[in-house]
Amino acid sequence: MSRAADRLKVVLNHLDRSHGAVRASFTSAQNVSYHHHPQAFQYTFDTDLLTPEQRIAYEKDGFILIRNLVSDEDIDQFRKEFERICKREVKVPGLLVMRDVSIAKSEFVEGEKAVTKLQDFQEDPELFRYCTLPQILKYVKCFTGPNIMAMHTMLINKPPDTGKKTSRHPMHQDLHYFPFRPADRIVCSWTAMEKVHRENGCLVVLPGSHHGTLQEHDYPEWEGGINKMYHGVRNYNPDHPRVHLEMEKGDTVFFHPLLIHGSGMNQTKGFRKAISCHYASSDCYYIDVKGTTQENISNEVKELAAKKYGVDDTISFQDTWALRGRLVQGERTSM
Ligand SMILES: CCCCCCCCCC(=O)SCCNC(=O)CCNC(=O)[C@H](O)C(C)(C)COP(=O)(O)OP(=O)(O)OC[C@H]1O[C@@H](n2cnc3c(N)ncnc32)[C@H](O)[C@@H]1OP(=O)(O)O
Ligand SMILES: Nc1ncnc2c1ncn2[C@@H]1O[C@H](COP(=O)(O)OP(=O)(O)OP(=O)(O)O)[C@@H](O)[C@H]1O
Ligand SMILES: O=C(O)CCC(=O)C(=O)O
Ligand SMILES: [Fe+2]
Ligand SMILES: [Mg+2]
Repeated sequence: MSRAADRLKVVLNHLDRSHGAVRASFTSAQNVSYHHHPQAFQYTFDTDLLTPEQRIAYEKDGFILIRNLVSDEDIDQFRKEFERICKREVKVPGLLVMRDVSIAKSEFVEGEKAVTKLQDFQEDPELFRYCTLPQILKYVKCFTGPNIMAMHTMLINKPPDTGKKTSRHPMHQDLHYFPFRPADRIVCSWTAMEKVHRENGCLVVLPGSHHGTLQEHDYPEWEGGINKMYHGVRNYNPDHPRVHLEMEKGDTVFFHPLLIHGSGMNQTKGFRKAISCHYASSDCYYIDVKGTTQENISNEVKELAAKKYGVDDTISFQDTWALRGRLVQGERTSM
């Protein structure tokens, strides 16, 4: 804890000094790309990677799917590391292992079959390699710009549904969880570790929903139960056009943190695996979520941090992010 506390002090001092400057000097994607494309782009930078069509698609839809971006070899290595973690052959500092709520109380489920999700694997060199893959960062840079932080990491092992529909992930906006801005300089990369389709609960997205604002989130009223912290947008409208993102192993989707998305039930016998990372420009700044719609999740996270890691009130919701974030490219300017 003392090393973490030291690191925190450095971060906080730095934040005090740089906040105003960062806010003032933020360049919009539009300004940077203006000379190349007279069309105004709000969400992407021109790095010679995205085609104009891809940029327009992200503006319009809030996501782009890149086929075959991560190799089978890499994914097989991530899967092996996941197995080692589940068998407790390696211990990873700071790692959060979540079990599905419907099997959490069962004594008989062991190893990989007990794990729904790993979070915060930034201290596992093998899994964290995913967040540093050059072919991923090349895309990330189009959304964040050159200074890139890996802010949140997950390996999702969506279990076969036990019949209570708890394997669903309600429709949500990831920004609900993040006390930093601006939203347009944050992006999620989500890579299928095997074929994902409707039957095993692929991602479901509401195209264009990133144009809206951050909505109120809460636990949906689902009879069979709901996993801890799986908040969904309140007043979810099931009539909004949805797209099911069916993907092959290695396919990767990049999406905006305001994009409303979730995933359906896993109706197969297999555990549906995906690995993901949320990136943000290190030029982003932390915000105070007190009095906002994010207050409910920040209280839950603080409670969890208190229980699990014994951190006290002096560590804020923002601090928990500064401690977990890792620079993966460029300079750590603010975050
Ligand atoms: C920090 C979040 C950042 C996310 C940003 C990106 C967007 C991500 C969107 C998300 O995915 S948000 C959802 C992420 N979910 C979490 O972060 C949940 C984190 N996991 C946990 O907090 C722990 O796994 C949990 C506290 C729920 C349980 O851990 P324990 O190691 O204490 O489990 P244990 O088996 O000892 O069970 C303790 C109690 O928790 C209950 N429990 C266990 N797993 C559960 C579960 N999955 N859901 C609900 N309750 C659960 C369990 O039944 C038991 O209840 P009782 O006290 O009544 O006996
Ligand atoms: N009331 C709700 N609030 C928030 N999200 C919801 C709600 N009801 C369903 N969802 C989410 O909507 C998405 C689609 O749900 P659905 O049950 O239709 O699953 P599906 O697998 O996509 O559909 P299908 O069974 O038709 O293939 C999932 O992410 C699910 O968690
Ligand atoms: O893999 C999934 O089911 C989606 C998970 C998700 O959207 C999240 O954890 O934020
Ligand atoms: Fe999400
Ligand atoms: Mg359904």
